[in-house]
Amino acid sequence: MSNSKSLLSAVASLAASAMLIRSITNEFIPHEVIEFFYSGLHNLSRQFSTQLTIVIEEFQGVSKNQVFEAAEAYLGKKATLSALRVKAGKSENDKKLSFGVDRDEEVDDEFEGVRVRWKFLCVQAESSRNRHHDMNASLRSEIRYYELSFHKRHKEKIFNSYLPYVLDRAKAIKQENMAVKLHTIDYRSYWKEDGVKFGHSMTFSTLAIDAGLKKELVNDLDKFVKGKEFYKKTGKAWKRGYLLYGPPGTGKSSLIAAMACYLNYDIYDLDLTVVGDNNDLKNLILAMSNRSILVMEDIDCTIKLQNREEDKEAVNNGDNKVTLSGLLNVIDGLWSCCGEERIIIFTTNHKDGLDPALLRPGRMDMHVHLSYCNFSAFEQLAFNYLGISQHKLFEQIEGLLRDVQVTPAEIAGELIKNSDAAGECLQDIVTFLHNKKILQAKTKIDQNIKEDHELGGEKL
Ligand SMILES: Nc1ncnc2c1ncn2[C@@H]1O[C@H](COP(=O)(O)OP(=O)(O)OP(=O)(O)O)[C@@H](O)[C@H]1O
Repeated sequence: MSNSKSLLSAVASLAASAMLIRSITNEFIPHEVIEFFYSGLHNLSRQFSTQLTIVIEEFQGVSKNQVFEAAEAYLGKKATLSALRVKAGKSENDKKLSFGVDRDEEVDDEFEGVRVRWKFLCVQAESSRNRHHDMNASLRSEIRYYELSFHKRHKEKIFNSYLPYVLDRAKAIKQENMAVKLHTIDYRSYWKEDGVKFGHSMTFSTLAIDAGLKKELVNDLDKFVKGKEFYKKTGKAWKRGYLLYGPPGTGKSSLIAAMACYLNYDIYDLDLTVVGDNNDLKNLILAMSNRSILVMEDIDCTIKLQNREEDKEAVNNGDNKVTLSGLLNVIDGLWSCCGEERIIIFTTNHKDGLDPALLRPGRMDMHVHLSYCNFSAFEQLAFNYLGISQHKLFEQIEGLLRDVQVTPAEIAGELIKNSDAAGECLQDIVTFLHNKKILQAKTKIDQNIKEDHELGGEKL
């Protein structure tokens, strides 16, 4: 007790002496001398300080500072790990919650063994009124900025590697959180502004295609996305082309939706019949964003593409149409080098109807045949619609699927009719497949008879 009393009186007398010294100094020592003393002290402490701090303000003049925006996105998730107060929010175009650092909060990070500390700060705009270069500052009520501190000896690494890494990561984080959009063109051959939120819920887990093909496609996409260095090294444009072909209802559009959801890429749906000419086509390609999928559906029937000779004729005749060479330029000509991380998909029901120039090796990187429903695709559909992985009727259905040509769309149509009662539904599918088998056998016989007749007619 007496100890704490004497400690208190010591602190009190120390404080009183400090105040006395301060008032004596203020009164008797000239202001300039005090300033000189303080700045000397400041310089001395700077010389001994091992820390370097980078200040990253929200605005650079009138425009937003991209490093500030990147820090906001990059630190969001990290803030949930170490900060004591975290901001959370979600806009209509976000897929999930996003987080942010609250004011005066600190976030620690580590990069290649270097520890750094971020701090988010806000000051009233009045305090920076004398910053003439920032015209906008007076219009804003506060100046927001990050301070990034680290040991001086890591200066080079932070400037040359860490900050570029933060910019890259932030870009990826923003893109991951953005809902996929579908872009279509308007009557003037421009992409409609903003696009619409792509509501398709097809994913690779619900897509009913052969399991082996599915795996191959996912691996191919993974390799493409991670291929930045490979494309740079080989001097190739960072793009990939897929030709999806197969009968109607085998899942070409569904596969495109699954790819877009998997990669989180926007889809640009290009209807060539609406595009005025090659020049319009070129402008549309230039206006697409990176990390996107350009889709041209039913390429064989939306437009009649002239071959190279006819191209010239079309141009001479002033025909305002997209020509085959215009299209080939998008695939592997000069226009194809615009942008990066882009996928081009053509779909067709009749691969044979396509111009051989489009099919030449190397033109479309992967030709994907989507065919009739096999048992592995059926199992996926049964799981999607009925929530079951096995049933006593599966064996019978497997046998029937070997003999019957039926599309996944047809099976999906049957499954949806009675999805509450799995047993009844599967029984209906057996009947459906039986009937289809009989019908297909009858059609085949009729066809044979017809061909025999035609042959007989020719002989006569
Ligand atoms: N492989 C599949 N996996 C899951 N569902 C499928 C599949 N194929 C078709 N479907 C179902 O059938 C519907 C129509 O299929 P989709 O539009 O993908 O076929 P498509 O091959 O693109 O047809 P088209 O050639 O007529 O454009 C889909 O909305 C989906 O419900």
